[in-house]
Amino acid sequence: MSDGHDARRDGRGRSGGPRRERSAGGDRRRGRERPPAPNKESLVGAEAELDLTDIAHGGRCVGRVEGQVVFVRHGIPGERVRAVVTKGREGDRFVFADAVEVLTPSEDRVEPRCPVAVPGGCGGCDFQHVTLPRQRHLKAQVVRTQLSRLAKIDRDLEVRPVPGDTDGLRWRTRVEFAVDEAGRAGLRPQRSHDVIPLADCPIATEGVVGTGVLDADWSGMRAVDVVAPSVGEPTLVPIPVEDDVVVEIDGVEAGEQCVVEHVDAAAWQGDFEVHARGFWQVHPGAAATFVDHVLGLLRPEPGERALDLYAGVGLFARAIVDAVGPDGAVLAIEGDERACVSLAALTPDVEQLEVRHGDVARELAPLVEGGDEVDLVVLDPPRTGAGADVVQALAALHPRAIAYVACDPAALARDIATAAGHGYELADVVAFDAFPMTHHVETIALLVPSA
Ligand SMILES: C[S@@+](CC[C@H](N)C(=O)[O-])C[C@H]1O[C@@H](n2cnc3c(N)ncnc32)[C@H](O)[C@@H]1O
Repeated sequence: MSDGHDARRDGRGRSGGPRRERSAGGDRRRGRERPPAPNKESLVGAEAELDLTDIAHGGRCVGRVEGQVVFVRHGIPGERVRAVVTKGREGDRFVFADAVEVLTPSEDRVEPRCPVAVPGGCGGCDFQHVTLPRQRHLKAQVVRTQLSRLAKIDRDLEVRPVPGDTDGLRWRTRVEFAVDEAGRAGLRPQRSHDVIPLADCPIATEGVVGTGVLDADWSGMRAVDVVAPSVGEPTLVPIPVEDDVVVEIDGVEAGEQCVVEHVDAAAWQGDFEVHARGFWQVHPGAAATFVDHVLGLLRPEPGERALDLYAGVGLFARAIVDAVGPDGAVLAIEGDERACVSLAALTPDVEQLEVRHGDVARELAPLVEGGDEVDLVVLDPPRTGAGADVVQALAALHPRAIAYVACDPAALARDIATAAGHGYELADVVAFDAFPMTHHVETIALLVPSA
């Protein structure tokens, strides 16, 4: 049995309480709903042995005990595990659990690389016990299942590595470390407020770890962000425990620093100024890969009109501006004012680019009311997805192509289903492993008017 598994047993021992037999679901009768049970007994700490049959949205494996669905962390489909319930009550349709002992290990199981000696490491790298090819296989399965369940689309798809990523380690250019009471930087285990001090974070780039952040004394801080951009020195952003304390780094108030990120895509090359706490892809190869993929899907033509929605500092807008040329027009809409200021400052002489600070749904409304039309759209919303109002508004603008960049496959599938109701269909979908060792996946879809 591996050290990781031993650690899991330790973890259970600390939090588990006395062993109880589960009876959840046992009194549920086929075809008859149980009346609501306000005093349902908590199952937290209960143990069961179960077979993991599938992978679900969020990276948990699916198993069943007496008809009750159990979403299990730290497993691999095909394994039999002993699991301890972490959330759920008797009679709930499903409960959540952690695998604490692997009874029949998958051949795709590997020793986790994270030095945090708790199940699954710090709580972020929830796939690190799985080989990299199987991680990608599981992510593809999740995207396929969400498309099938929520958008009624059955489609094969692959999860591609981000070019240059060979082992899924040393890729994360932005990390927020928590700080413990002794002022040491570390990370929190899942569902815990404890901070485990770290000597290394194996997914962080050399630039992040090389700042010495893990050796420094951060007394008085509750967290410290490290940003290791592609250009220049890494930046540290200490976050004080007390809100009214101001920390200065090299004469600049911490949190107000900016970094420069270079994009070396085939379609476009240049620099962006990004606020240290603003949005930028955390995998160093992701930005260029996504620009090339999105432009390859949209194939902008000179003179076309495009929207870049949830534009950030304009990763896609900037490349599309050059592709549509002086007779084209690009409108970038973004809710973070500082990102808008950065994009506007980057492009003072580019007349065909308009940067609008605001909420996407609100900014689209006048375009729809005015009967505007556009040719191309890039849609790159946060995890919650674009939502029905935005998708409906987009359809009313009649673009010939929408490239949807999604960090949540369920939100993507829901928005694709909405788009189908407004005359748009899925023409292409590919996913990228921009977050190795975690269950997260970036999916890029092309929507076009239905045939
Ligand atoms: C996933 S990031 C994409 C950024 C950019 N496309 C890129 O690739 O660098 C999502 C962006 O949406 C912005 N955002 C979130 N909700 C928004 C809203 N309702 N309206 C406008 N922008 C929003 C965030 O500030 C963030 O910059």
